Amino acid sequence: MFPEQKLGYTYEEYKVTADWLLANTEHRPLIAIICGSGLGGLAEILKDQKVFSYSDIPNFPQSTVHGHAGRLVFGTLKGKSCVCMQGRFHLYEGYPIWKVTFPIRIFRLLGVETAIVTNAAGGLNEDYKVGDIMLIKDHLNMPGFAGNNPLVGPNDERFGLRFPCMSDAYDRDLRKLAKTVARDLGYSDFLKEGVYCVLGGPSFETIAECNMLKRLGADAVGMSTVHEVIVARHCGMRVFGLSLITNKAVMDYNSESKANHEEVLQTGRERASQLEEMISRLVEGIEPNNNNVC
Ligand SMILES: O=P(O)(O)O[C@@H]1C[C@H](O)[C@@H](CO)O1
Ligand code: HPA
Repeated sequence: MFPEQKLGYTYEEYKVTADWLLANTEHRPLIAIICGSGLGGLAEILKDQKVFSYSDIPNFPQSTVHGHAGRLVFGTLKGKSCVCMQGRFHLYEGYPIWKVTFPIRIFRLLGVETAIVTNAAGGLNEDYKVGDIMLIKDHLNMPGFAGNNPLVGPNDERFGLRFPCMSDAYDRDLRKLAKTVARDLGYSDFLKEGVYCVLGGPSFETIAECNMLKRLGADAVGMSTVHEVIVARHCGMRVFGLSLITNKAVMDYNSESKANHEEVLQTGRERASQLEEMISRLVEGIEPNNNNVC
């Protein structure tokens, strides 16, 4: 049915990596945090760190994008064992989608129950400002419409179902908790909730594309996250996602603005401390996942 072309890692290949990590650290994380572009500083808040370069971990892909350090950081946050990806993988780096999402299944095999995914994104919603934090309530998977979904290929039931549900991808209770945390921290003014749309990148969107995405119901546009979320939900993890609105998508032919990666990284630096505080408090409030299906 799926001749020749390699469509993913085998269960045994995932196990090699997971077993190597289990043998090389005493941390047993229940929470994984994936840092978006320019948001790698989030990893620095972990205590009692054990750090691995991606290049030292068997089978791990390498980070190639500025703002993605390529380190896996284990540690504790508010007393909870966590693992943090300082650098994620994107389709535009040339990786097949099953490499982009490889770390998620590794985290599952390590015992992770909750994935916190973060990204930098362009704001399509006219109410959004640069520096806003958008809780992701849903997504539009554009590469998925064209058949590029990380679950394509033979399904391994040890990870999850052939046809996983995605209507509840972004955990409602965690979003509620995040809103409470943001209110307590005085962040409500720049907290939003919306729909994230993933594109393949690496070129930023045209004006016509931005207008189309907005009409389709997207509030923010980026080049990541959704693939990871699909794999995390497939294997029964709870998911919390947030986008930092690092730039406003250009929607108007009279605009002189041009999207660029430097602005994306700069906005990340400017919001770093608030994001760190918010994630810390969120992690503090996360209860063990009782709905674990994997
Ligand atoms: O990894 P994320 O989605 O945060 O990175 C975004 C999308 C591109 O990789 C890059 C564009 O500036 O930032
Ligand atoms: N478009 C796509 N990806 C992005 C953007 C954007 O405007 N900003 C940060 N990542």
